[in-house]
Amino acid sequence: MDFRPRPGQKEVLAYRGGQLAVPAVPGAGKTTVLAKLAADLIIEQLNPDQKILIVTYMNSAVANFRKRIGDFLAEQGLPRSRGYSVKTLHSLALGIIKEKPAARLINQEFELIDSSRRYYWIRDLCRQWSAANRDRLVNYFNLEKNNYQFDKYFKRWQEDDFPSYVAAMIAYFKLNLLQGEELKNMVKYSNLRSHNILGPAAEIFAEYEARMNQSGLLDFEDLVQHSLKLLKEDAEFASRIADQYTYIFEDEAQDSNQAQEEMLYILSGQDNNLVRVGDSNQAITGTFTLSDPQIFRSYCQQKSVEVETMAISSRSSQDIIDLANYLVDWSQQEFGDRGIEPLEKKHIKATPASDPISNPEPVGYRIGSQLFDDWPAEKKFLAAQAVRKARENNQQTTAVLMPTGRELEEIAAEITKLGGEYQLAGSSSRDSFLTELEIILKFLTEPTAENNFRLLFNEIFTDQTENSDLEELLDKVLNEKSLQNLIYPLAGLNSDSFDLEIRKFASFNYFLNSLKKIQGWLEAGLELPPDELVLFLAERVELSGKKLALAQNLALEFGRLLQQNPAWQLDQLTAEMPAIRDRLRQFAETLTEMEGFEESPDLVSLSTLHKAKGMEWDTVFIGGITSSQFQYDDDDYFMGEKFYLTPEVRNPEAAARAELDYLLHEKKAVDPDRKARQELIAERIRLLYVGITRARENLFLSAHAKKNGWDKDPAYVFIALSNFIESAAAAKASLSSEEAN
Ligand SMILES: Nc1ncnc2c1ncn2[C@@H]1O[C@H](COP(=O)(O)OP(=O)(O)OP(=O)(O)O)[C@@H](O)[C@H]1O
Repeated sequence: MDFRPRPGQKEVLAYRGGQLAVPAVPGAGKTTVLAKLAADLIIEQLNPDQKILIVTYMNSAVANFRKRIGDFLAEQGLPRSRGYSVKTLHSLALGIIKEKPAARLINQEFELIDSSRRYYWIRDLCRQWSAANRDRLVNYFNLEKNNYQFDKYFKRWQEDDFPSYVAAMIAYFKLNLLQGEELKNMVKYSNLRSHNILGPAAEIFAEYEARMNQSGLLDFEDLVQHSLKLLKEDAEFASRIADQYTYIFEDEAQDSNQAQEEMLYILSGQDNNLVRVGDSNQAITGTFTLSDPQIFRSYCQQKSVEVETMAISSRSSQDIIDLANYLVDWSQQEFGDRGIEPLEKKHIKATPASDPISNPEPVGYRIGSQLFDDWPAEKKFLAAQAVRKARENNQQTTAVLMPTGRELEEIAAEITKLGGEYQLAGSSSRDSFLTELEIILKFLTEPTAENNFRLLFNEIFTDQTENSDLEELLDKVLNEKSLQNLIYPLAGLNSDSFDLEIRKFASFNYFLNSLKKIQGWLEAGLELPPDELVLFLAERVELSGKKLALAQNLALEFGRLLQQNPAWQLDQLTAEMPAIRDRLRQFAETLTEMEGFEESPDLVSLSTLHKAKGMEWDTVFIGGITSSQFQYDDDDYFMGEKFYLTPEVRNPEAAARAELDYLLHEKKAVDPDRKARQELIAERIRLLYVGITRARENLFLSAHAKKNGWDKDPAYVFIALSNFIESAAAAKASLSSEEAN
């Protein structure tokens, strides 16, 4: 690629050492410039045994980086993968654990728990806890027992909201390096009020830890915690690891969390060669992960850190840039005196005239907005316009971005009704395929674990027929028969092996057939070496095309590992799956790139605003900009708050974090709900900013007046943007009529 650095980019590329912060705007070329800098440093500065470490947030970015650095190196006639490693925090942590000889022992025994199984366990523990502590759970409840909706909401609290709250807190505890038993006792003997909300989470956390220890499992937070501990406890080890990397780069630094930052500091060692690139105005993962945009903002303000801003972007038309910049100014004005700063004062600039690539210059004013009477009218309009746009010009790409997945599904249905086609951004079959194979492999490593067996039926054999009673059947069978007898029956397997009562189930035949398939896998598992087993399974689950290519690649990876570790069995190989997954993803991305799947102009891309990050389209529709999604003041509905809980714990996570803060640091909470609300307001503005900055030429914003009880208004920010659009359009129209005269 012909890459001519722009002002801002040049200064970054001149970097040769020390601590650097690169705040950037959307489309400024963060990935491109980091990749170029890495290639330059590899060529000019590094010995063959030195390396750059690039840490990024998402798996998909790993592939992207490799490709770009590889391209830059190849242009200079160098091997594509020399001198750098690209890792996510988790693969980095895993690598560190493996480097520690004494910890290698853990490595052979531990297995990573995947997120769905983790949640399944936590829910299970919550269920047990609430069975024994129903009164405590009721205590948080704000509805009277005789309220006709009591049962409905209590069930929701017990079954869904309480477990999600506990799951989020467990991750939070771990990143704060807390231990279950210790925390539980701290809460117990503290002077927190008796109905504190921290207690239940701490108690369940202790149980969860015990259960994980018992089964030798680690979760992702453990991985991070563990590796940090290894680095901190052993300075010699830490410097040995740090010595492997001459430079450390961090991409998407606005999404960093405390643990990641700490790790980067340790790894950048004495040389302290650290480059962090990010855009705090695009920090949109805070409310459901532990990342904190303040971390990058503070880094930029440190004295020892040089700051180079990249503010030029060639992505969008000047009109779209103006709208994005207006949102920055508006939010500064609107929220400044409320102590909120959703967007930092940082304007996007178009490329200067001297740049070979200019911003798109479509004819006329190409931004519109509309308020609809209700959601059905809005979704019909969005679907029809998006389909029309996609058909109108085959070279241009079109996307509809919505705040929630549910709204997207409804738009997808409308598009289908119109005979249009769509593709869902960010979701792809290749991920689900990996999970399928992983689930089967996991089952084969430990076939007598009931969880593994159940997972097969939850994920792979799901009887989709209308009167499926498979779940009930499974419960009954597992109650009456040992799993051992079920999967290895002495007398072979046929329907006579089951009682009449079980044979009467509607799903019985389906169940029996599935069981026969499972037995076939088990037999193959005994006979075949693991790499061949993968191919065998791929054939049995009838994979083709890209999925088959992925399976073949997995088999190759297994084969490679087996060559290095000839004594390894399937269980050791499946323990490597998380690391292999990363590599397979990259392979999948390459396949996708080769097929040019992402940019399919005659399809409408559908994405949530969150998943749209990092993407761009010629035409972007953003719908559903209502007050329940983009809050402004206390009259609005705030997700995360449960109206059926007492005011003190209405936002359980915020309340618990405040209680923990008090417990650990004796900090009296100012008003945790208010703080949580402010953070949410700010993050939702940034989400809209991310959406707007995805558009190259055409942008359409919409909202509706009524969907249900919650959605009473278009969002306040929608009104502000609409007013701006209206006057900008009028100004442009009068300018062009003047020119015509
Ligand atoms: N100096 C340059 N010359 C030509 N093209 C450039 C230059 N810098 C960046 N680009 C192009 O601009 C586009 C955006 O770059 P990139 O994806 O790296 O941006 P980004 O900052 O990561 O964007 P976002 O913040 O929206 O995720 C890419 O297509 C890239 O090739």
